[in-house]
Amino acid sequence: MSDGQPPAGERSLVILGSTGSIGTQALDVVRADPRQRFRVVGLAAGGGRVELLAAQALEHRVEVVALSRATAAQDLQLALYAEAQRRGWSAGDYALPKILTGPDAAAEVAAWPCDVVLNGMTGSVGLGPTLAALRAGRTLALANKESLVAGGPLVRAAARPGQIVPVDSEHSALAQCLRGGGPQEVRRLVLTASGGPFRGRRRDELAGITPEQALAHPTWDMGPVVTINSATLMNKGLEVIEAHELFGVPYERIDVVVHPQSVVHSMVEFFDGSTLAQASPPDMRLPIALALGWPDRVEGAAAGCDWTAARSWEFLPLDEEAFPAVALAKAAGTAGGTAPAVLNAANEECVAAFLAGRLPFAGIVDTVAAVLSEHRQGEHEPLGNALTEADVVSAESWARARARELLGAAVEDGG
Ligand SMILES: NC(=O)C1=CN([C@@H]2O[C@H](COP(=O)(O)OP(=O)(O)OC[C@H]3O[C@@H](n4cnc5c(N)ncnc54)[C@H](OP(=O)(O)O)[C@@H]3O)[C@@H](O)[C@H]2O)C=CC1
Ligand SMILES: CC(=O)[C@@H](O)[C@H](O)COP(=O)(O)O
Ligand SMILES: [Mn+2]
Repeated sequence: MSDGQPPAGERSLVILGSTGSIGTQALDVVRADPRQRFRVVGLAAGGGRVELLAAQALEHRVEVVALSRATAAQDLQLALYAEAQRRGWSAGDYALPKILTGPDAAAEVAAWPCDVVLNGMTGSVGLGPTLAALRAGRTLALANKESLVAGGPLVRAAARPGQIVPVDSEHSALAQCLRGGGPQEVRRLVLTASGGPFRGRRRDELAGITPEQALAHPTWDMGPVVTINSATLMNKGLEVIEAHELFGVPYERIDVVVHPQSVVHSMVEFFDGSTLAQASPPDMRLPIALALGWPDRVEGAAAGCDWTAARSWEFLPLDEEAFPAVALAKAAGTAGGTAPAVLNAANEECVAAFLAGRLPFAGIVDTVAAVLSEHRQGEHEPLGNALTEADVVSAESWARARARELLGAAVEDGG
């Protein structure tokens, strides 16, 4: 703008996890927005993909970049110079972003002056940045479901009404359906699950599954952790807890139905028997764009359904014997306190072990169940809802250590 003022309606964004599946699609949304109203001011990533991070930083001329792995800072500096050279830029053409490093860097960027923080990090390591964004008063576009699972009561306490806008496809669908009626009219929430690549298998048919097979999601292209979670159905279990925390609906009124096409993203049944569903082809750019622009929709964010060809949508009950993760997560959510944090932390350890070839597929949920059962019976009792960040940190560290013991893995803590 010639007067130095930002254009009316412009939104400044910080994107945490910018190099991942959610982060790169968020940047696609920013690029494609016909109104060009999003301006990216900060990025955060782990440090595994510095060339991509450098390209993002210079393309969007961001003010700040955070790296959790401090040792990657020098690589990022070099990548920034290389990217500037590749673009044919000389020193006067650009300003290097400020680089923050270390385990708290993402939280620092989450509190950077901006309108919306998108948390697209993987894992409960996203809890600190989620809390930092909320406490700084930012609108939080939340893809990182693990922060709500691990620290639900903390996140709720830090958020003012409407400050969190869900990005997860099911919760975005629920939020859209809830525009059609108040929470007091809700009879139940119905989350759809694709069923993952092993839908239809019995428990005894889950032996010998390889990471490659489990990473082949039938309908979505996502990062590795959420993809494995979809295959075990733990993703749906985490999402039931996420729905409870976001919408305040009791667990006994949150259902899961298998819908292999992933076109109906979730449904709300109201107390008069009416059900509203949100449908769109599986494409995360739609819920990401809606969260960034909330409450406004971003025109053309994704393609709509094609009604010109015949097609079927199926809805099937979940096989809880083959896939016990949803029931396990509901039990952890109902227990409350640190139980959901324990469930998630143990699961993160088990998924890493499965991907490293140290645990069979069915062992993921079995081990999580074992850790959770010890947590309930032992000295690590849930603490009710009087939860502190220290409680979460301590419960998570116990759960990770216990999961590793059960896995027989001599992995150093801190991973
Ligand atoms: N992908 C999807 O379609 C969906 C994802 N979600 C949820 O969104 C979240 C992200 O998923 P997804 O994008 O698939 O995951 P990816 O694995 O693709 O990306 C994870 C991102 O987080 C970054 N990261 C990892 N650790 C840290 C850290 N300590 N500090 C800062 N950044 C870090 C990674 O950086 P680096 O590249 O350096 O490792 C990467 O940018 C998850 O909670 C997932 O459940 C929800 C719905 C759909
Ligand atoms: C795209 C998205 O929101 C994922 O969390 C998705 O839900 C995974 O699919 P399923 O867990 O239903 O297999
Ligand atoms: Mn989802």
